[in-house]
Amino acid sequence: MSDLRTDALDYHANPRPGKLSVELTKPTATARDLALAYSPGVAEPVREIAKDLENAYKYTGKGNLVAVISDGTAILGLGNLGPLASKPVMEGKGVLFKRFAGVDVFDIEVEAESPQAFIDTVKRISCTFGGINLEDIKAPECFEIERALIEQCDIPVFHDDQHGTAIVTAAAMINALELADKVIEDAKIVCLGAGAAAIACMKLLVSMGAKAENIFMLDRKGVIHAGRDDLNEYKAIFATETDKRTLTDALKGADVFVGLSGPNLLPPADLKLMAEHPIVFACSNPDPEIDPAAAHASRPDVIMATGRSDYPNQVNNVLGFPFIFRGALDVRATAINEEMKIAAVHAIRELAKEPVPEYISQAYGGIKLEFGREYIIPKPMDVRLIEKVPAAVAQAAIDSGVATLPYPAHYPLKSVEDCI
Ligand SMILES: O=C([O-])CC(=O)C(=O)O
Ligand SMILES: [Mg+2]
Repeated sequence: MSDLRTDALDYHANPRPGKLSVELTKPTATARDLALAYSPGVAEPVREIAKDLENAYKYTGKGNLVAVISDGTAILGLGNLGPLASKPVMEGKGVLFKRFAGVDVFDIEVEAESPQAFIDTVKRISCTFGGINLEDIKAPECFEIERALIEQCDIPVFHDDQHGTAIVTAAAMINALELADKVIEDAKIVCLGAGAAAIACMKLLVSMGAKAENIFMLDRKGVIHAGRDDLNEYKAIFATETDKRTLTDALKGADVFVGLSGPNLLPPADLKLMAEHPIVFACSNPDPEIDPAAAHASRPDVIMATGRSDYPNQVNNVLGFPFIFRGALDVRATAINEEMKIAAVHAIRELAKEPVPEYISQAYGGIKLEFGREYIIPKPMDVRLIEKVPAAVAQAAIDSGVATLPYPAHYPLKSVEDCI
């Protein structure tokens, strides 16, 4: 572990600080080039945009530019560490957007004294961008922030920790349930955590068939049940009539554990209480609710996933947000709606069942990858994600009426180089 710490700090510091930079896309070698790029030539697109704001998509980088914005109040599973401390994560999201889907990113860390101040800040800069990815903002404030910005902005606004995580979790969950020979309608689900990701994941699972009365959600005080009077409106949706109070109570006979909370909160001994072929998604980042080795030791029949790239079954929103925005930007969607999210779930889920090309196995140390307990969800390195997910999202945007451009002529994308 200390190796990882040193390597990670060295990676971020050297040879130059940070992980990405701005690049030029036009020639700048001659005086003529500069006269076009800047004064006096730059006045021409200025006039065109002033006449018709849509021209910003034609003459600037707006259409391929996403703002990754945080206030640092819920950085990964690390907590409220302030906006500047969130910058490595936001730059990291920029790396993933660019690397996997060719999307340019400005990361923006906001010092906001209130949700309203944050909303106002984002609203005022939103015209710069083709889309807004909200990141690592704590619940419950994130719900109000997202709602207000969706209402006030005419570009897609997407809270990644809610919807990106929910989409990828749902895709992996449907496949895991299938492998465990269970159906979502009957699954007893324990969700440890009641923050942004947890609430969004459970809502999406319900919209895909899970029964709200089969879901036991826990916050720091234990099971969220109908007798509690300390619940905000977002948690209250999941209050069940039950006498279960603790994680141990909830896990008895449960089919599924979803952890979106913090490190090492699931005791290995408690896994023994779960039903046959338990599904355990320990998705707290960077450290899961249970160490996978400990989980397997406690339950050899477990189907296990984490949020990390160094274990099998990485249930992480990296499989979602780059490709979802790619599709949304390419049809200039005005929103990322439920139809687009569900299209993404199915595109990701179905890809896991396709034979895995050799280069992906190679990128993961030569292990054989085949749909099964150790491979329920595609790997981020899989270039077929850029073929399947943006296409499904773009089509769903068109079908649901939020696209303002037709289906892209250059689709399906075969690689990140195909992005225009
Ligand atoms: O960054 C990640 O790996 C996933 C994520 O959004 C989070 O944990 O907040
Ligand atoms: Mg996040």
